[in-house]
Amino acid sequence: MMRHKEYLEHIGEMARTCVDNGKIDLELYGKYDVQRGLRDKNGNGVLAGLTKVSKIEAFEVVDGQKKPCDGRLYYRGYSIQDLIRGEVEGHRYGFEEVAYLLLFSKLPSEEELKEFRKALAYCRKLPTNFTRDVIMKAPSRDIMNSLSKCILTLASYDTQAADISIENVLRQCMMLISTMPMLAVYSYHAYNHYERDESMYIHRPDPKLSTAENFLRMLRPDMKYTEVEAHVLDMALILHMEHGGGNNSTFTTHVVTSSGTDTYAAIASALSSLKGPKHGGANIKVVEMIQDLKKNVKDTTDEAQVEEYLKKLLHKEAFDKKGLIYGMGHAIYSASDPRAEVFKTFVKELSEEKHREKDFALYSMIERLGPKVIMEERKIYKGVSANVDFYSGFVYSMLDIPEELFTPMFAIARIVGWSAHRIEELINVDKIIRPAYKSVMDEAEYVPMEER
Ligand SMILES: CC(=O)SCCNC(=O)CCNC(=O)[C@H](O)C(C)(C)COP(=O)(O)OP(=O)(O)OC[C@H]1O[C@@H](n2cnc3c(N)ncnc32)[C@H](O)[C@@H]1OP(=O)(O)O
Ligand SMILES: O=C([O-])CC(=O)C(=O)O
Repeated sequence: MMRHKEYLEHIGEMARTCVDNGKIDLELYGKYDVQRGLRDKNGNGVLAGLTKVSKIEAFEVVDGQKKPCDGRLYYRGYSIQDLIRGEVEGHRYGFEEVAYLLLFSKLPSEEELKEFRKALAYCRKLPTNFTRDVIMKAPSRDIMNSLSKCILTLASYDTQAADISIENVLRQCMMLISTMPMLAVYSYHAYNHYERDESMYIHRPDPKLSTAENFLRMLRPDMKYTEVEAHVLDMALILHMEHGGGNNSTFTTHVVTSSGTDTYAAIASALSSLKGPKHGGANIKVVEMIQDLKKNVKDTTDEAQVEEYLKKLLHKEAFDKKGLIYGMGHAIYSASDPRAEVFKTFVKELSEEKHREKDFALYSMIERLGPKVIMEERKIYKGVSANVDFYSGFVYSMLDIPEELFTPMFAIARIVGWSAHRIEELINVDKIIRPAYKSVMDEAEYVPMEER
């Protein structure tokens, strides 16, 4: 029988064998014109599909030349700034209205929105004993994994789980959009109780309330929140709802949908993609990175010291040693990410209200220094700026949302985009996505065991 220490040594040795035998000469990617990461040499994504769900702009043509510009994002033709302004000026919660827009390609009338809200409230309930039998079992700090577990298990309660007619998929998507906040918050409470020994409370959602309000109501022991808090959260949800077909989790949705699989499997796959630290998981990484910076930089108001720390990040000498400054950079955006810009308009005010001005000053400094340092140290063809994940964790922390729920917050919003793209794929494509991989292996003659 192998001992544990021996087993670990064996795994270590086999891992080295994997790496040594698994390496592909980098030059071969160039030789066969393989677009690594499905991106060309200038970083532009390979064209993989068409979409009418949203549009992203990061460049404009000036005198026949493509030039980086401030980012623009449109949901079904409407700029996100206009959508946010509409909610703010109308003093209403916008998540449901924008979900309607993304799912049905038009802004709802008052009556249509009322019906849609009622439908969402109707399906905002979990199967009998689901909380006890599924959510409370094997809780984890990784709420994204708990969400996947819950969503895959919901399939066993659905007698039409595998039906991919648009009507059935829409029903499933609306149910998942509606219940995702409950799944996330209850999974957090289960973890908080069983793993951290804290008190547990399960508050039911109130059908009269918006998604943002219900989230805060279910999260907090006293179910209380201020209007400002709920509106800030609502705005954050709108900003995270959708980002084209090519982002990692939405492309995952397209790929998985194209195989004909069910909605539960498709959304669980998208969640698994989103949690990655280069994608939606970056929001928690930003907060952890700044905590690490505070521990290791003597004077966080001193630009030179902060810059030195940022360089250490890039040199893989600080924090998680991955060589990344989290919350910076984007596969598409160049001069700016419009969502980070929107965040910035209210984050200063919120930080004053919450007495977090010092933190805001540090975030602003990193936002200024980060792109400069990255540009100096990396080959960036288009410019680099703060992305949507840079301020979101800070905003959530000011709303007293626990860190474990930062990436799930993203999922609660992005599930709407995934749903719209799943439906778009089913309506329009009906062809399994199957790119090619050039084989560069050598063929080998079989060697009998006794001769190896
Ligand atoms: C919701 C979202 O998904 S938004 C993105 C959230 N992710 C993060 O904040 C993590 C940090 N950022 C990154 O890792 C990257 O900027 C990504 C993954 C978002 C985009 O990466 P790419 O598409 O490769 O960006 P781009 O083509 O501009 O990068 C050029 C080079 O700069 C590097 N770079 C880009 N951003 C960063 C960064 N924040 N820190 C360090 N290096 C960076 C890239 O790794 C790449 O290096 P390489 O050529 O050696 O591979
Ligand atoms: O588009 C991307 O690559 C990343 C993403 O999802 C976003 O920025 O919201």
